[in-house]
Amino acid sequence: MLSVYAFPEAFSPAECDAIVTLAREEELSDAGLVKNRSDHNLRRADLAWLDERAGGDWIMERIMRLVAEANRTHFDFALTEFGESPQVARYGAEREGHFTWHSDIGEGALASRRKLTMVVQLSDPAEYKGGALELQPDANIRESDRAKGSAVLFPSFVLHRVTPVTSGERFSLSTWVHGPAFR
Ligand SMILES: O=C(O)CCC(=O)C(=O)O
Ligand SMILES: [Fe+2]
Repeated sequence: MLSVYAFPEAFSPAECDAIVTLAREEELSDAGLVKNRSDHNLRRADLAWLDERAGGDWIMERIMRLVAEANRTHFDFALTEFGESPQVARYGAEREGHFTWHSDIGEGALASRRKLTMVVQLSDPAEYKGGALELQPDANIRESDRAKGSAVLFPSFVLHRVTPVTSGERFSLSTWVHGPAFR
């Protein structure tokens, strides 16, 4: 099925805090869209890659379980591997952190093989304004659940964006699952 799938409680609030703490152990890097060339009009966020942080194995195990369940019950895609590290992003109000409309499938060895995207909300909705994760799987734009610990999964070609954060900060965890190209 090509529609969107959600887990209202993929991670507990305490687990979300632990993920953010792990990501913040070292300084986050500025988001680059294409290799290291960043266009801040398209995306303003700070990033950490969990595979560079020790002690995050439990996060990957949870991600794998969630993806397996969603794929078994809903998507039924040909998935072969997790080819990229899960990514923690921070969108801060100090520079109106955001990510404009995009699809996660791009050119390049990994981006062209993205099949499924999962995004977990790591921040309490009371901690920020703006920062809505919007998906456009069809004619209608849907805002994803903001609840801390909720996850949304969608085919990686689905257009989505994060609207500018106007106060506070929002953290998210994105994972991509790879496989043979859609056909
Ligand atoms: O932070 C989000 O909610 C979405 C992130 C995203 O779309 C991406 O990293 O490709
Ligand atoms: Fe994306």
